[in-house]
Amino acid sequence: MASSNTPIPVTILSGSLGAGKTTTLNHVLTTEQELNAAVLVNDMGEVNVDAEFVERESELSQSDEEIIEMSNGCICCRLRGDMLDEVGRLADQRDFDYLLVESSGISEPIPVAQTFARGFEDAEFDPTGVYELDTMVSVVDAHSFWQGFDSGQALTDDDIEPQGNRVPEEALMDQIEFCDVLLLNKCDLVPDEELDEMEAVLQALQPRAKILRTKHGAVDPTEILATGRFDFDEASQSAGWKRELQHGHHHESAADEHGVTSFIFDADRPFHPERIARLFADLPDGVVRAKGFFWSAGREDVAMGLDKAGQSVRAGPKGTWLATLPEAEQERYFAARPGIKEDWDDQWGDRGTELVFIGREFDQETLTDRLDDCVLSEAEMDEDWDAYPDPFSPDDQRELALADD
Ligand SMILES: Nc1nc2c(ncn2[C@@H]2O[C@H](COP(=O)(O)OP(=O)(O)OP(=O)(O)O)[C@@H](O)[C@H]2O)c(=O)[nH]1
Repeated sequence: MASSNTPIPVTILSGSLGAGKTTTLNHVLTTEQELNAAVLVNDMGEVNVDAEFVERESELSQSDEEIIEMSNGCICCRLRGDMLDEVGRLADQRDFDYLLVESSGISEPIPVAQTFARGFEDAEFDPTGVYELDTMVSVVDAHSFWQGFDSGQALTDDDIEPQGNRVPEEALMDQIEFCDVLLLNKCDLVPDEELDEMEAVLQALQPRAKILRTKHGAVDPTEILATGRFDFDEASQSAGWKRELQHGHHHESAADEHGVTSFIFDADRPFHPERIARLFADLPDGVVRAKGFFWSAGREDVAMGLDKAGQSVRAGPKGTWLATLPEAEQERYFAARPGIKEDWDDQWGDRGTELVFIGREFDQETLTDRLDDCVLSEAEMDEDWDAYPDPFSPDDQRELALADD
């Protein structure tokens, strides 16, 4: 039993629709080993645990089941309202050694993680001290892996509110990029060589995650409970594209032999807005992820951002060039990160392009050449950039490409 002053390790399980979250939870709930885990689910009806594992089924009326006790010590409870209040109540009422939360339907993994890691100001219950976020797990469906990056639901301009609605690819990317353990599930349905390739892509997207292949969610509970793998800052910085930007080079990995590519394109000169918009809308299908900043000629006031997750491509104003800040503020950035000053251009400051591309089976050289062609030529550097038609939105990142059905 957890003593009152040892925080209970929390595992957050996320994954896209039908990936196998419930199957995985059921597996943990009915594992042979004695396990004092509390499993918090959104929909009790989904957890079709076999009667033989349910200890006190008779005490539960069908309509009012809130907590089911399993014969191996696990309890399964339904999330009724606010997650924090619920886990607070649970900790008051029960003794358990691990908490496993299915995050679907509650919120996306990052806000859930934030809630556990840092508490929530307005909530009655403060989880810090009682709970400790321990492991972020994402269940990925191997069978529909590639479709996962191609929902065909990229948004049209008209659909976009400021900040935009998120498309499934973006949610999937969050789950992959912000996790400690990736369960590549439904491995029974996919040949090994293909699994190797998926693993290589996952590793490129999230180099820090431990990847496990599972069939019907059959994971050893010790791989996802009390692993000690979570670290908020590391998790926030560990996405493949962030690492690539920070370190600017390849990490030793199995990526290459499976046709997985990850590279940075950088340029000191701006892109021609129309040419680069056209290219962004027509990136090779194999590019699973692209992200970073770029300089679009005529938009010297703002750093443009590119964010491609699967078929969804957003581009537009995103950040601030240091060059547009008052000098005193610039100095503070220079002091914090001396590297900035080294790359400073006398005329243009930090304006420039740094984009990461991650994917498989696309030709890096061809893409690099195409990107180079979008950069202003020597002659164009002297033109009036404000005269160029600008296809990007004036004030936010917009969807650029639609999946061609
Ligand atoms: N062949 C195969 N089927 C699986 C596997 N894991 C889960 N399934 C099936 O896939 C379907 C979806 O599984 P769930 O566990 O309900 O998936 P989920 O992620 O909880 O789904 P939602 O809650 O709807 O998002 C079910 O019919 C499972 O039986 C697996 O490893 N192999």
